[in-house]
Amino acid sequence: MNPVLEAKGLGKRYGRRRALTDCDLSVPQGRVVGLVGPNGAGKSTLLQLACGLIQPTWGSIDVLGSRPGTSATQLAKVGFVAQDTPVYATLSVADHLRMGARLNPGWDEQFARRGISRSGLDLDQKAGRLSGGQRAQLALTIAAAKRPELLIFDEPAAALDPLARHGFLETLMESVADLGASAILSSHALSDVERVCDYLIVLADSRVQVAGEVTQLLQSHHRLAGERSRLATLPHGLEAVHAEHTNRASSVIVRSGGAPPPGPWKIEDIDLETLVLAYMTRAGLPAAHTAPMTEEATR
Ligand SMILES: Nc1ncnc2c1ncn2[C@@H]1O[C@H](COP(=O)(O)OP(=O)(O)OP(=O)(O)O)[C@@H](O)[C@H]1O
Repeated sequence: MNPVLEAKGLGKRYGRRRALTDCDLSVPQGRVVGLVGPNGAGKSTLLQLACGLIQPTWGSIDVLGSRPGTSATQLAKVGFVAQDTPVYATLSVADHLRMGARLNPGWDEQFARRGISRSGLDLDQKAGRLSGGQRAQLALTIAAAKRPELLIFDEPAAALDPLARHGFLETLMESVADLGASAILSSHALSDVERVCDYLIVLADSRVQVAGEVTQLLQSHHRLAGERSRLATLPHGLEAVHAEHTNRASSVIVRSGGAPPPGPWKIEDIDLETLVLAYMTRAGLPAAHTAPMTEEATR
């Protein structure tokens, strides 16, 4: 089975600004992927490249086995909900469904009607009068009713209150399960990512910092806590992702092949938020702080 998204040496430049650099990814199908990273990391750029809305400056990207946006068949396989969940303000909810049916050969009217009634939307309501949460539900329903193999969301729940956000994510998961589709969503809300995603990509400073199955990432990352002098040099096979020190104590997030070896330190599991923050912080530090810990790095 083709990866849902495969990038090789992918890069994008806007004028002199690099938005994405040396991006290598191979995301398997059937995953709900959380794409996280600080403002300006390149998340929207990656998602727009995946939809074929923009073209790479360097390298290549394939989505479901072919170049994004290059044919009607390829376009029909991908549903995209952009950052501001755009809808047509003067058209009613029913008008949106009619337009969806006319524009998409694979349109599933029953699926669309089910989505609208599940979200409690009124077919006669003008989209311009919908709340942010209702607008997001409408945009999701339209993207999903074309029965794509991949749904892409750019910060879909960013403007929603916690209740609307909860409802939106529930609908998103139900839609993905109904369709048997894959999904990629960018988000700043790590709790949302933790709730719905089983695959993680951390982008920072225009580069992929880490990517993989969430369970595997959590199994291969730990916190070592102990005396600073004892943690100054790590055994072979442990990579320090991020370290914090007081005068005498150190706390180091490490990556390893499996469980870290026992030593003069306490070994703790970490959660998704700790993992993401460790990689985001590392990306923001000069090289001397990001290298595997050495005597020099901790001096
Ligand atoms: N059309 C554009 N023209 C020029 N620069 C752009 C354009 N789009 C994005 N950029 C720049 O590319 C970089 C990456 O932007 P991008 O929108 O992909 O980041 P992001 O991770 O989605 O950010 P946010 O979380 O704030 O939405 C930023 O420095 C941004 O200013």
